Formats: sequence, C-alpha cells, structure tokens
Amino acid sequence: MVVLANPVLDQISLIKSPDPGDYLSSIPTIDLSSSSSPDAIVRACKEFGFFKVTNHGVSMDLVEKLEAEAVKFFAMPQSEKDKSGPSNPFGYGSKKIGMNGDVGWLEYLLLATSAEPFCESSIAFLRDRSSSSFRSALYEYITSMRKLVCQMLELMADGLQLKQRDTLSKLLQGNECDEIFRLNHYPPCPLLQGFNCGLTGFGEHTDPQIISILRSNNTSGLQIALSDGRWVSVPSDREAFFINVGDALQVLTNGRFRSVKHRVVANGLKSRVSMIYFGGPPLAQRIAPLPQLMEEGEQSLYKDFTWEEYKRAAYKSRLADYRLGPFHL
Ligand SMILES: C=C1C[C@]23C[C@@]1(O)CC[C@H]2[C@@]12CC[C@H](O)[C@@](C)(C(=O)O1)[C@H]2[C@@H]3C(=O)O
Ligand SMILES: O=C(O)CCC(=O)C(=O)O
Ligand SMILES: [Fe+2]
Repeated sequence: MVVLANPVLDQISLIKSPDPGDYLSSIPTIDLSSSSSPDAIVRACKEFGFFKVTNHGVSMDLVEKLEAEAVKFFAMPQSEKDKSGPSNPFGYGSKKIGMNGDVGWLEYLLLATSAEPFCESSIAFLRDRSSSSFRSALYEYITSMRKLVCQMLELMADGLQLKQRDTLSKLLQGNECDEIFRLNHYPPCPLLQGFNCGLTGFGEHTDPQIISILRSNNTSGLQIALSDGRWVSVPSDREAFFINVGDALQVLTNGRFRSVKHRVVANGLKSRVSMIYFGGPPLAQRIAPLPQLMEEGEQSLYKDFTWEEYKRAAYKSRLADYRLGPFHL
C-alpha cells in the first residue's frame, strides 16, 4: 500500500498501474465507412458494451475547436471557474463527483444541453459574453453528436434485426430528451511519479443513460472492465469516438447488451481532457425490454420503470453502486 503524504490526495484512491499486457489490444473498432458495421456493433455491445468508432464524419476541426475552448475554460483562475459552481449536479465541479461523497482527481463542467439556447442556463460562464466562441463550438458539437448517436442506434437496430431502424434512435429525439454533456479535465499529478500506481480520476461506474459518446485528447487513462472482471486500459485515440452502452440500453435489450463498467486513472505527467455526450430519453419514457426483441417465452429481467424513476434512484447512489440491482426481477 502506497501512502502519499498530501492532504489533497487523502480521500482519492490509488489504482495499481496497468501492466503492459493489460492494454486492450483488440478493442472492437467500427469503421463507419465499411458496410459490415451492424453485426460488429452488436457483437461489441454484447461482449464489451463498448467500442471505438473511426471514419465517423465528424470534423476534427470542430472537435479541436471545442477541446481548445475547454482547455481555455479550465485554465481560467479558480475564482472565475468557481462562479459556475458548485455543481448541483450541473455546473463547474472540482474533485467532488455527484452529491453522495464520491471524489476524483479532476475538474469538470457538466451541462444539460437538451434545451437550447444553452446560454440561458444557470451557469455563469455560459451567460458571459466572452464565452460566445465556447457556446458556438458546443452547439455545433452537440448537433454532430446527435447525428452520430442516431446513426449508432440505427446500426444497432439493424444488427438486432429490428424491423424499424428508428426503434432505439427515436428514444433520443425531440426537445424532451434528457441530454447531458460533460467536459472533464484530469490535471497531471506529479506527486505520483516514481510510484507504480495512478490516482483515481473518475471512479468505476456505469453510465445510467442509453448511450454515451466519449472523445479524449491523446492522454490515456480510460479503463474498462471485461466480463470476467479484469480491468484493461483503452489506448487513447484523439481522432476516434468511444461508445459506451449505458444501463438503460442494457434493460431495453433485456441484458443482451452490457452496460460497461469503466473508470479513469489520472496520469502523473500529462493532463487528460475528455468530452462526453450522454443520450438519455424523455423523463416519462418507459424503460423495458423491447417486445420486438423478446423470444418466445422470454421473460423480462427487469421491473418496469420510467427514465425519471431510474434517474432519481441513480442520482441518490454512489458512483460504484450497481444501480440496476434494485430494478432486477
Ligand atoms: C455519484 C454520481 C455521479 C453521477 C450521479 C451519481 O449519483 C451516480 C451516476 C453518476 C453519473 C455517471 C455518468 C455521468 O458522468 C453522470 C453525469 C451521470 O449521469 O451519472 C454522472 C453523475 C454526476 O456526475 O452527477
Ligand atoms: O473522462 C473520461 O474519459 C470518462 C468519464 C466518464 O466516464 C464519465 O464522465 O461518465
Ligand atoms: Fe462514464
């Protein structure tokens, strides 16, 4: 056990550094320019609940523009950033994740983006005139994430042989959807140098929503849990997007798809900047296995619930809790 004599790090747990063999060498990769995607996506969602997307058509200029805006935001004086916090859950937050005692080595900006314009939000930074370039990059980025998420869910529907391609994607359409966007900044942690361990940046959890699209700079740190419980590191790729199956999609597929457990380990030397789009359905949406998917005699593994009920329960839980537990039949 390593003890780092520093009060700031007191409450944040250390994670053993991965061995070179713990890198996920064959991360499922979906090349959107290839026609074999639907089956490959379904296989990845069943086995990992996670895959990487290349040739996605989202402009790198746009991605870099938003990343640069995020870097500018996180470089502002602490007193300026604090004007947009503390997060409850939206706004600027530092080290505290959620409202139930979780902590990590990061700072972040968490935004509810369904209702436009985002600038009418209660977050001080977004109301500021000086943030107009941030707002326009954010708006453009969210627009392209909406397209990408729809494309992903349609490919999943094809792969699942659902007659209507929009069976899943329509759950994320319209102003009522519960869309969240998060910018995370994991500063380097020089105190860790020389130790064979990393600091928890974002503790292990599953995402409660239907699907999440993650993009990060070239600093590694993301790890996913395999079905046998082993943690593996995901090599970073700044040009790609990483897709996570969320809890709601696990339920919609009656457990065929796995909601992937993941976490982020902070780096000793380099800062990591990630941006994650979380696609949630309208609050009133019933979350239950799709009848079109159920085989004869197949029973639902879950109680019926609405997204609002699930979300309320999720936000009362700790990060690492198995949130679907109370909803199992
Ligand atoms: C500890 C928590 C943070 C979280 C809400 C929760 O109570 C449990 C789920 C967490 C999570 C994980 C995925 C997303 O980052 C997030 C925004 C979400 O919807 O669920 C976070 C929540 C958060 O940071 O507020
Ligand atoms: O920052 C990352 O790379 C992942 C963070 C994450 O899993 C989350 O915000 O839910
Ligand atoms: Fe996550």
